[in-house]
Amino acid sequence: MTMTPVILVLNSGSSSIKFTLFEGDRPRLAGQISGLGAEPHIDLKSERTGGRIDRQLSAEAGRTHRSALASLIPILEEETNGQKVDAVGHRVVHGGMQYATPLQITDDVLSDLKSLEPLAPLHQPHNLAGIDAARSAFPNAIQTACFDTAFHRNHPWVNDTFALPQSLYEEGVRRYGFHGLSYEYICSHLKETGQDFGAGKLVVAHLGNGASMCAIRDGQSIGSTMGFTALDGLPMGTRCGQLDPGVVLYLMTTKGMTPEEISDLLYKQSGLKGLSGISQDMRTLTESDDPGASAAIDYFVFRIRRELGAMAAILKGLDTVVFTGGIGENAAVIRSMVCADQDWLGLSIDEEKNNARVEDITAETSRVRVLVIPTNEEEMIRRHTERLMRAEAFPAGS
Ligand SMILES: Nc1ncnc2c1ncn2[C@@H]1O[C@H](COP(=O)(O)OP(=O)(O)O)[C@@H](O)[C@H]1O
Ligand SMILES: CC(=O)OP(=O)(O)O
Ligand SMILES: [Mg+2]
Repeated sequence: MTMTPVILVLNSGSSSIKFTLFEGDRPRLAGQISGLGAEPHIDLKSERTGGRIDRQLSAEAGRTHRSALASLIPILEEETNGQKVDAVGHRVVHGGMQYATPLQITDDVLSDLKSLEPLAPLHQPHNLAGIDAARSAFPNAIQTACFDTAFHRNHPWVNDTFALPQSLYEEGVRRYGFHGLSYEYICSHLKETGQDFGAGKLVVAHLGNGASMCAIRDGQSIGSTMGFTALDGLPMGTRCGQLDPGVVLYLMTTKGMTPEEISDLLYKQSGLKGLSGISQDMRTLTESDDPGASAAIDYFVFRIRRELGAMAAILKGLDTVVFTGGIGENAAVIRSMVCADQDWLGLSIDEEKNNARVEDITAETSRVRVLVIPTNEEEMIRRHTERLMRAEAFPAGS
């Protein structure tokens, strides 16, 4: 293993591919391709050229994750200028029952992960397309998978199960929870900045295009809003969030909808997009005075407040609330609505700080700390990948 490894991190999301090329722990090039399948756009910052690229991607290149990756590879090759990429670290949303720690990808691992595609249709196929593309482009690099589900795998059983016959639990029908790399990053940030109060009772709200919340005690996930798939819990850009399963039965039996139609409805036509009838994008909604936009925002905030109360109850108290993800980090108005009239919980924020892009937005009178922390899933994947590279170069006992 070289002293300063070059690690490429790929985070293929539902409508975007985020990427960072690290030399050691230094990000040399970072960016994202967003709006895939709609209005594809690439935005990246390179240390080498000191420049920023911010442009539309051709419709053809931006049609699928695979074509977008194909157009990204030459940019990455130019950046590395012949220098070897030692490893490529991938975010993989679903690890299922089998995978609870980051690992090196083999053909067997890939085929296991492929079998989980139906459980994360907006993510897993794109994660695996990223792995395929990176294996062809960087055939000599170690490829690693880091799982969104891993952080939650020590959930107490009561948060892991549904009230279904136990045989289904044994088969893997469980509440896995997602956004684990983000939660892990937030916990490590709190620790590194000396804000970890040891026996902390922490709720993290990861509010992005995908959104979930996690109750964390002593650094361990003890409850999450997402379940078997990344559909459950909070409403999202286009996903419905928590839903009475009776609705699905109604759609099948009374409306005669097919599984594909129901899947399209729940994953792609619901959430903020379905409720507002305008957009899945929270920025658009906060800037709109259409009643559909405020209805979608009201429901989003209502669900977050409800989960916050539930999580405080299972934590038996609350010390810290962290907002993260694209909405959590940027939408002061949403934070303000979530935190309004929460004095009963001992929580209130300072509106001036809330609008000032600072980390700590706690009001002076508040017992519970409220923080805004930009997440960094890519950095977490880098750390895991570097650890795996070291383990390969220096196996235990060697
Ligand atoms: N200033 C802002 N105000 C409101 N929402 C914002 C703002 N900036 C970004 N967002 C929202 O963040 C969301 C994307 O978050 P992100 O965490 O990047 O998503 P992903 O789940 O794709 O990783 C979008 O809904 C976007 O509108
Ligand atoms: C799991 C999930 O919802 O991921 P994302 O936020 O990237 O859509
Ligand atoms: Mg995300």
